Amino acid sequence: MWEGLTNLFAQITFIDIFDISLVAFLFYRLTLLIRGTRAIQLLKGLFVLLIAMVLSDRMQLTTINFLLEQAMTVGIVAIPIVFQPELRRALEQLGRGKFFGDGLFSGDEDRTQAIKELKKAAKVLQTRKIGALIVIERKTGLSDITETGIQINGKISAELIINVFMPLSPLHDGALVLRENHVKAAGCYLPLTEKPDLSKELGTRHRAAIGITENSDAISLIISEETGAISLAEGGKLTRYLDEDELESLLIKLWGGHEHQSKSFWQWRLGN
Ligand SMILES: Nc1ncnc2c1ncn2[C@@H]1O[C@H](COP(=O)(O)OP(=O)(O)OP(=O)(O)O)[C@@H](O)[C@H]1O
Repeated sequence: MWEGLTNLFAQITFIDIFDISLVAFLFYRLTLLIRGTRAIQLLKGLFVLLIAMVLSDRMQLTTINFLLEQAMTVGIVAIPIVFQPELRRALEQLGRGKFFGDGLFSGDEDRTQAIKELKKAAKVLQTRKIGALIVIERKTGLSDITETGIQINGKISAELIINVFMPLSPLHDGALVLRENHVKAAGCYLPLTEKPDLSKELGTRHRAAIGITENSDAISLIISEETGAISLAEGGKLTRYLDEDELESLLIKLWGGHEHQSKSFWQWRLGN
């Protein structure tokens, strides 16, 4: 047996290692795209079906095995339909060259600017006590969520955010979703948390904000209509009563960017 294994390893070439690493990386990026979306439930369902199929085959349960095989075929046909948002997103990212990662020169400055705009918007919304709910997408794709709202695809600016949440704006109800440094969609519907121990003061806006962070790695920012309080949710936990500077620091920590506009290493090296 040892001899067989040694022979097998001796046959592995650099190309094979490269091939396997590439496939592993592609799977990893695909997992990031579908993590936290409804598509993951379909995959789990297919996995359970597969196990049941193998077991029924081993136990020679012919009829149940036949039925499971038919169900599996339907499940496989359903894959491109259910995964349609993720597939579209993967192709979009491929087209923009972002599927393979953010790269060395990714927009750190853009992120810093986006955080400044969010801070400015939060301050104005707080002062005027205008309720707002903003979700920041990170690694988990939120296409399921953005498709429940109105697509915007605009650059992040305080003016745009404030405008969306103005009480008479047709988009003020629901959540605004940010993807990378863009306002992706407004008026989106989020899943509500089912936590029983939340404070009674927290209504559906805060419940929705927490809910999305339980279902994905997104961050959500809430401005209370009643009190003007700024809160931030991440991983199902809510941090309340933030001031604008605390909000900026937390966003930098969780989303990227930097506090002071200093030259990055690459700008310094390239001398601009
Ligand atoms: N599932 C949801 N997805 C997105 N937005 C939601 C959802 N549920 C409620 N909202 C938003 O929350 C608003 C209602 O907020 P509500 O007053 O119930 O919450 P709250 O947590 O008490 O917030 P506030 O302190 O601002 O009053 C709705 O008008 C809507 O804009």
